Amino acid sequence: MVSAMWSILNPVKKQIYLAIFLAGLAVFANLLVLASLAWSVQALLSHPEQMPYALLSIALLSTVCAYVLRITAFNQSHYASFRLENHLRKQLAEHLAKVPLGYVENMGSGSLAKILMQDVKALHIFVADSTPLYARAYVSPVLTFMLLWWLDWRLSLATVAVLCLGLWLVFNAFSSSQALMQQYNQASENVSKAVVEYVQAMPVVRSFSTAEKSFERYQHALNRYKQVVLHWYRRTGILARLAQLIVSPLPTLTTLLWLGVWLLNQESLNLHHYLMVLLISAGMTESLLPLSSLKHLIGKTEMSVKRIQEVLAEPILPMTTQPKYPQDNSVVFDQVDFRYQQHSPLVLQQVSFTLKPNGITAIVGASGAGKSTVAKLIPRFWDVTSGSIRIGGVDVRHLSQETLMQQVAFVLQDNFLFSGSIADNIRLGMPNVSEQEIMQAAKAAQAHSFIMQLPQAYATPVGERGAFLSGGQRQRITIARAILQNKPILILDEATAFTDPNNEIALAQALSALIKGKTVLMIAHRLNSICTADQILVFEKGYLKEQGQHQDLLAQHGIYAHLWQQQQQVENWLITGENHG
Ligand SMILES: Nc1ncnc2c1ncn2[C@@H]1O[C@H](COP(=O)(O)OP(=O)(O)OP(=O)(O)O)[C@@H](O)[C@H]1O
Repeated sequence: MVSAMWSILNPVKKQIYLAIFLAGLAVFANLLVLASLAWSVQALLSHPEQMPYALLSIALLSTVCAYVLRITAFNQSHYASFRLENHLRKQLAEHLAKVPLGYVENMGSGSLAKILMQDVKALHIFVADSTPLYARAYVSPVLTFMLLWWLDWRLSLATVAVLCLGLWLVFNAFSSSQALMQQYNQASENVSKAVVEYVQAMPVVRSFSTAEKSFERYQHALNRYKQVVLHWYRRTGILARLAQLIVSPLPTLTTLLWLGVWLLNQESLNLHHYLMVLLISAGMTESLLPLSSLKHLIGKTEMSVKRIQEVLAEPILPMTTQPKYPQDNSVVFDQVDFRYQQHSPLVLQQVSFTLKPNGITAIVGASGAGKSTVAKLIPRFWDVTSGSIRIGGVDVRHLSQETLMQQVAFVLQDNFLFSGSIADNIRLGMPNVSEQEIMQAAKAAQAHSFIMQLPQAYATPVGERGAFLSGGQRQRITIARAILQNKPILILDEATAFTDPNNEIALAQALSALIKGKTVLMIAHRLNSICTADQILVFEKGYLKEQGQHQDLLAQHGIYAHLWQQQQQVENWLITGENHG
């Protein structure tokens, strides 16, 4: 996993190495401060009448150097982390623009936003903070050991022995906590998910008075988090505290004091060297501390790296290098089979039909029959498993993405409005259209009059998901957008519920302005609204079972006739409140 982490850091690797190198030099300069101070003490002891100016100057100069090097290393690691953050966000955004739209839809905007923001931020923090730690954790012990060895090999070995004990404890404390660390990360992620769900679902949850249930899930996630953290502390607490004690200078100094005095008594140790060893070795064990911070930082970053790499590993939608252009706005499904995942069952089987240019086709069927899947295959949310879909005689896989997007417009039930003004939302993707054209489209979409009643008319800002507009108003704004875009093939998802008849009439008028002269595929939920369609496709369990106009299909007494009968009954119940069964 650590190698996966380094591979994601590749674009800023050189700068990271530079930061580590500079931080390493800073460690060296620090050591030089200690060494020159130790020499100064030695010089003073041998010649108390003479101030060791040269040595003190070296100490002072090294202090300044260490400071400057540390700051420069810090700057480099921070520049690298900002560059990496930008690079990764750009790379992720570019990749997401190339993967199938269905993948983006499946992942959900919340999860993707989290990866783009929080996970990339986690890497930023890792790069900014870990580079100086790497240098301190690895360079400092080695250099200190070399200096100590040069002064007195026996005392240096004693220091290393204490250091090894500390290391062993630190690694034990953390290796036993690897699994716990994963549990911890999972639990903390569940808490974030539960919080988001709790907040997002608040309007629904409250109105159905199930707030307590949703809160319970949040509470449950929090309890689990608490459990994991407590368990972790209990399991690793004693070891970690012991490790902390051992890597403090006290045990090293005690060992050296005892050993040094013994060696002095044996007259096999020079007092001056002994003083220098005492001064320098105190810092040796402390240099271990960054190791534990480093391990913790790596553990925290690994999950973010995994999520980022999963997104980047998603295969892109293959694009043709020799794009063709459609001859007309017909759509043909030719023996289409489709499954969502490689080994999942087929959700569409041997589906063949034609949407004639400028005709209206309705697609009906029970929930899960495959209606939305058919609609989403046209603009290549996914590619067919076998068979083909042709627009104007050309396989959609042979159209450039731009041409495909120019051909097909989607008007869905849940219409997303971007933050910006109403006018911005209507002109989306077409910066050059005039105010006049925007207004004309809004008029045709029956949106002009309610827009004019808003505080700043067309300049009124729209909330994050257009929260202050009603569902019907939002839908009419997206219809105005679609009218302005004037794409030849339209896919409409009929709204399932309307409470306001005025809105329904307005919407019907808006839709008829939109669909004029276009090839329309309408996912219909209420059969009453499609009696006049040129063609009705009836789906059942992924198969196209019936096909024709309303009257013909009724005459067949098949699935459509049955659905029709059922809906008539439901409407009767709604009106009379009785079941005529
Ligand atoms: N993104 C997806 N990943 C995996 N399976 C999916 C996905 N979307 C739909 N399915 C499955 O494909 C089948 C067809 O679903 P589809 O949404 O096309 O039906 P539908 O007729 O539009 O239903 P509804 O009227 O309820 O929207 C269902 O079994 C569904 O579970």
